[in-house]
Amino acid sequence: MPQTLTIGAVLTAEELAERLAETATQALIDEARLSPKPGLVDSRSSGAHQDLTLDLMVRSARSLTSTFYLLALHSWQRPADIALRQEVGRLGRAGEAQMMAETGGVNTHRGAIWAMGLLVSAVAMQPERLLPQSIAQRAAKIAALPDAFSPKKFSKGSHAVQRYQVPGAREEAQSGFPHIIDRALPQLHHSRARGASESESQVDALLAVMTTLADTCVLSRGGLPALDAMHQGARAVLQAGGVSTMAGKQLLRHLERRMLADNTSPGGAADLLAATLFLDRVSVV
Ligand SMILES: CC(C)(COP(=O)(O)OP(=O)(O)OC[C@H]1O[C@@H](n2cnc3c(N)ncnc32)[C@H](O)[C@@H]1O)[C@@H](O)C(=O)NCCC(=O)NCCS
Ligand SMILES: Nc1ncnc2c1ncn2[C@@H]1O[C@H](COP(=O)(O)OP(=O)(O)OP(=O)(O)O)[C@@H](O)[C@H]1O
Repeated sequence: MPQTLTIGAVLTAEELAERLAETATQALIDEARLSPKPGLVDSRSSGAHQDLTLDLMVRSARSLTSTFYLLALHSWQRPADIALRQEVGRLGRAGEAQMMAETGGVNTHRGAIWAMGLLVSAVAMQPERLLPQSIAQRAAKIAALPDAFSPKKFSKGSHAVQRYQVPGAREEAQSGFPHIIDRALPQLHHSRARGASESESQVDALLAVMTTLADTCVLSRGGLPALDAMHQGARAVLQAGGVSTMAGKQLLRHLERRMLADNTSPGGAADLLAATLFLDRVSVV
């Protein structure tokens, strides 16, 4: 079973921040190593990516520990207001710059900093209220507030959101991470309960996100046909009983071939899986 972090009332702000930063970093590393993931970097290969490797993903994740630490420390027992939104935005952008310095300018974890950063902050705001749904709701409140210092620069994600009129990373957070709360976490628990191994359960959770997410990484590279293929392929695996079954394994290979042929990778779904592992480990249910 995965390690669970139980946060008692006795932790100082620094102790909590340290534990949250370690848990968030480990969740990113576990996501990167988890195999087999279609199109994504995993322990087998770089998937559909030319500029990413597992080693780079792991180094990038480790470079973010100090960012998560500061996010937790500065969010400790604070309400969701504009001052906190601006602080979180400043720390998130500094973390992104640190990540880019570590990777030589390659985007390894931009989406992950956004989702995980908000959730780390949300835990520290009220460390005694740790149900996944209440953490996600607090994160949503911060995400919905305006950040006057946010640079209005072009990104592939925002371009896809406008072109295809879909919700992207920003909207997923603002609506309380429905793909984590309603899809990934229930699937993770369901697959474990059915006797799937821990890594099979995590792949099933990734697939649950992939059944409906408007992943702007997939849209940017492959458009609507590639996104449809991902949704249908992920559904087929889960309908067959998930990746612990022979039929599920075969359908996953089929989905992987299709995504590699389309040159697509579900980077948004991967970010949400890492955030799911984080919530699973910090929550006291
Ligand atoms: C909101 C973010 C993700 C920017 O989004 P944008 O629409 O500009 O797209 P961008 O291409 O930069 O990033 C999108 C990333 O999100 C992930 N993603 C893609 N689709 C989705 C989706 N539907 N749901 C969730 N995540 C997704 C992918 O990994 C992708 O790489 C974020 O980078 C941002 O605004 N950061 C500013 C710093 C900040 O405020 N930080 C606070 C929290 S620490
Ligand atoms: N295991 C993983 N493999 C690949 N991407 C991942 C993984 N985990 C998370 N991601 C997310 O996917 C995003 C990278 O996607 P992508 O490579 O499509 O972005 P890009 O560099 O902006 O675009 P492109 O590579 O199409 O030029 C990152 O923001 C990261 O958060």
